[in-house]
Amino acid sequence: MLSLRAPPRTFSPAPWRRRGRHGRFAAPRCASAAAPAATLETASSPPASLSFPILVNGCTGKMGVSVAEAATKRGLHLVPVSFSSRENLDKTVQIGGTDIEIYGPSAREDVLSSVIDEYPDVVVVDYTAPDSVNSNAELYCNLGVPFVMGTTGGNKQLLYKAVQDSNNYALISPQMGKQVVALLAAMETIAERFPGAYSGYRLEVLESHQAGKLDTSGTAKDMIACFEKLGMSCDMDRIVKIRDPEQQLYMVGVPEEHIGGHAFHLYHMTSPDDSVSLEIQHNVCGRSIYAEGSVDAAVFLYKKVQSMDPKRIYNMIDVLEAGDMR
Ligand SMILES: NC(=O)C1=CN([C@@H]2O[C@H](COP(=O)(O)OP(=O)(O)OC[C@H]3O[C@@H](n4cnc5c(N)ncnc54)[C@H](O)[C@@H]3O)[C@@H](O)[C@H]2O)C=CC1
Ligand SMILES: O=C(O)C1=N[C@H](C(=O)O)C[C@H](O)C1
Repeated sequence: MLSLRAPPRTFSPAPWRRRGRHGRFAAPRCASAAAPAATLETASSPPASLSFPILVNGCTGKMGVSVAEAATKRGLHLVPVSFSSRENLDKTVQIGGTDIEIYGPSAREDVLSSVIDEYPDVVVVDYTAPDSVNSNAELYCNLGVPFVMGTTGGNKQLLYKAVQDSNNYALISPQMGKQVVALLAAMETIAERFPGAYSGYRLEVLESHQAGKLDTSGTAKDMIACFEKLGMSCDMDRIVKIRDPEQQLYMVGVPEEHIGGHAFHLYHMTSPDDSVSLEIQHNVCGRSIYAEGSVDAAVFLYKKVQSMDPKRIYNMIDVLEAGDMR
């Protein structure tokens, strides 16, 4: 993996480093702890007009908690069950007044079957870990429970195959933030309309996330697929992953209160003769944009299941296209 101490030849100095923390193009400011984006976003959200049971898998983790909280605030019925990769955890997590019981891997099939018996119209939202994506998806597909897969990583082909083969309903997206998804959709449109328009351009990609993030940004990978259609090449191994809090603070410009939860992305393109450069950034502080988007995704999928829509696999662009962009 590339480190910032040993940047690739085309990547010196790092675009974020070049600007410095307070430079003209420093990363845009995020809401401070005193005025968290989450408060603003959830406060303006109207309650859901419909309610249904939602099981959030991964309530021991940060996204799991955020989604469960957002679902409760929207008036959905939070199923008091979640799972863990560890046995004998014997743990209960309290979210919005609900005690969520956490079960280990050996109990998950029986427990999830009982949940489906009790709540036949339940939708699962998964925020676990990259190495659990495929086994969790197989479980949901075997039991025929519709799911939103927010967890990144895993084997994408196998994930889609599992859903296709089982004819289950699923919404899969490595990016649930609708405003970021809209940017991705725009990139896909540009790539389709102008294939090869940036042939020969060099692409440098940097992404910074909280230190606990295990995999490379799934969003960056989807953006890179668009850049490749436009004629640029970027080896996934050359994505610069920044996980060091010091670098995030002083080089990337992440506000200190968001070191533990942020997603900053920078794509820098340069023409073969260095005469042209272009840049795209999307910088998110906190997790509310994903939590709100995940609840929108669950509501969207629930409606598709209830209407027995023949299409089974969706993504967040489908949610935007359905007109749910706020
Ligand atoms: N699609 C999107 O918009 C977003 C996706 N993510 C992705 O969500 C995932 C989780 O992110 P965080 O909550 O920040 O991580 P985290 O590490 O805080 O939480 C993950 C939790 O899942 C648990 N876990 C692992 N394997 C499990 C299994 N098989 N069953 C049940 N629980 C299991 C872990 O013990 C941990 O508590 C990552 O893959 C991340 O990339 C994160 C933010 C937004
Ligand atoms: O792990 C995260 O935090 C995030 N993961 C997603 C990704 O890998 O693209 C979305 C966002 O970057 C936050």
